[in-house]
Amino acid sequence: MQRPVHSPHDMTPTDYRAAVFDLDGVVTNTARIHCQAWRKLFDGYLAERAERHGEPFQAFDPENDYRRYVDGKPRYDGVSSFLEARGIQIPFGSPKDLPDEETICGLGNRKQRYFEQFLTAEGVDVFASSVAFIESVRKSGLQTALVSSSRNAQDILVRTGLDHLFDAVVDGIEAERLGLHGKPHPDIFRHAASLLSVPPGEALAVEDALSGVEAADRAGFGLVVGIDRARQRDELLAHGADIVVDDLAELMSHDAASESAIPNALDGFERLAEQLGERRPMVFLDYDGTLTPIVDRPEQAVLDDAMRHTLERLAERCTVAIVSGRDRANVAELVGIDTLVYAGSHGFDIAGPDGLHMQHDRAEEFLSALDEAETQLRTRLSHVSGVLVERKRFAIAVHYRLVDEGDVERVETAVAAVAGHQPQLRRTGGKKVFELRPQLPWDKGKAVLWLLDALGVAEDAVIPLYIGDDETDEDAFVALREHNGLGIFVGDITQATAASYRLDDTEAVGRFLDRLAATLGNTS
Ligand SMILES: O=P(O)(O)OC[C@H]1O[C@H](O[C@H]2O[C@H](CO)[C@@H](O)[C@H](O)[C@H]2O)[C@H](O)[C@@H](O)[C@@H]1O
Repeated sequence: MQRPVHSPHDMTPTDYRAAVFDLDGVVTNTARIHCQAWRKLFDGYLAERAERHGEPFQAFDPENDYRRYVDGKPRYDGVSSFLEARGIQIPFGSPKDLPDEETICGLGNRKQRYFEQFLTAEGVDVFASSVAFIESVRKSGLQTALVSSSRNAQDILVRTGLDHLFDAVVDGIEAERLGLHGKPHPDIFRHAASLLSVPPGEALAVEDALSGVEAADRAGFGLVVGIDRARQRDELLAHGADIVVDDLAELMSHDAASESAIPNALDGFERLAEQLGERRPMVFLDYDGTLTPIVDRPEQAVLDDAMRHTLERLAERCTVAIVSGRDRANVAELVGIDTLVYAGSHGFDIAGPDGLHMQHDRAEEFLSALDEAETQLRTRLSHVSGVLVERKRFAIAVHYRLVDEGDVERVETAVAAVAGHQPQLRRTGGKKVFELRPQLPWDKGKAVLWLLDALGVAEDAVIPLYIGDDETDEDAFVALREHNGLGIFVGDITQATAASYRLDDTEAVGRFLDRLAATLGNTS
C-alpha cells in the first residue's frame, strides 16, 4: 500500500510496482547538449532574421527559454513553442524538410544536426547516482521503463551501455509511430505504464523538466519525483511534482544503501580474495578521505608513514595508481612514492613510471577559461571569510569547510555566477567543496579505463579495484562495474553508491591494503 509522500525521506520504492524515468537530465547529462544545440539553432536563426527584417536581436536564454519552451518537448513542439513566445510565425512544413528550410520542421532538423555534432564532439555523461538508484529499485523488484521525447534516446542508451536497465522504452520515434502526444501531454507516460502492465497510480515517475513532471502528473502516476537540475524547485512543484530532490541519491533509503546491503571489505575479505582468484588486482586509490582523513585545509592532509609503507609494499606486488581531484604534482608530492601512477585534476593529467604520460588531448583548450574563472572567483570571494580557492592545473576547487554556515550560500552563488559566465566549465561538488572543471565527458571513471587500456593488461589477468570516499569516485565505481572490477566506498553510506564493498574509514583502508599486500605476497 502506498503511504503519503511529503518529503524524500517518506519515499519507499517498494510501495510501487514500477518506476518510469526520463532520460535527458535524469539518467544522462544530455540535457546540456540539447541546450547547446537549441542555443546554436535559435541564436543563428534570430540573428539571420534580425539582419533580414531589421528586427532587434534578442538571444536565446539557455536558462529561462530552455526551461520554459523546449526542455523535455519533442523537437518540433520545442521550435513552435519558442517561436510563438517570440511572436514569430513560420509554416510547419514537413519532417522531410531540409535543415536549411525556414519551417518549424526545417529548424527542428537543423537542431538535430547540431545535437549530433555536439554529441560526437563531447560524448555523454551519465549521472552515476541515477544509475545506482535504478539498479536499486530493480533489485527491490520494481519494473522500470524509460520515456523520452527524444528521437536519439535509443542511440544514447546504447552508447552509454545502459539499455539493460529498462524493461521498456518509449522514445520520440515510437511516440510518433503510435501517434502519442509529446510532454506535457500524458500519453507517453501512460503508454510506458501499460507496457509494464502496471496502472500509473501504482508507479512512480522521475523527471527533471517542467513539461515532464506535468505529463507524469496528468498521467496519474502515484508519485512524481522532480529532479532540480536548474534551480526550479518551486516550478517543478507547481507543475505537478510531489517531491523534488537535487539528486536521486537522496531517495536511496539508508537501509538500501548501507551496511546491510553492502558488505564490509575487511569482514568479507575471504570472499573478495576468492573473487580475485588467479587474477592480480590493479589498485586505484583516491587520496583525500581515503588515504588521509578529511581535515580543515587541503595542505594539512598529510600521508602518515604507516600508510606510505603499506603503499610501498603493495606497489611491489601490483600496479597502484592514485586517482585524485588534486593537482597531479601536488598529490604525487604528498604520497612521495615514485613507483606509483598518479592521475590528477580528476583524471585529466596522468603520469607514472616508465614514461607513462597522458594529458587529455583537449584539456589545454580550457586553460584560459580556468584562469579567468580563478581570477573572478578570487575577486568575488575575497570578502567571504574562510573560503579557500585551490587551483589545480585542470580544475578549481572552492572550499567552504571553514566558512560560516550563513555565508555558504554566498559562496555557492558566486561559483554559480562564474560558471554561468564560463560555459566551457562545468560545476561539480564534493566534500564541502564546489569545483569547476572542463566541460568535457572526462572523469575518474574514464581515467581508470584509460589506464587499464594504456597499461596493456589482458582483461582476464587483472581485476581492477578502486577505493574512494566521494561523489567524484562514483564515476570510477560505475566504470569498474561495467569492466568486472570492484569498488570500495570509504565512510558512512548515506547515499546511493555503485561500490560493491565498504570500509569504515582511512584506518580501515590501511588495514585492508596491508592484508591485500600480505595475500599477494603469499601468492607471488
Ligand atoms: O579525489 P580526492 O583525492 O579525494 O580529492 C578531492 C578533493 O580533495 C581535497 O579536498 C577535500 O579534502 C580536504 C582535506 O582533507 C578538505 O579540507 C576538503 O573539504 C575536501 O573537499 C582537495 O583539496 C581538492 O582539490 C580535491 O578535489
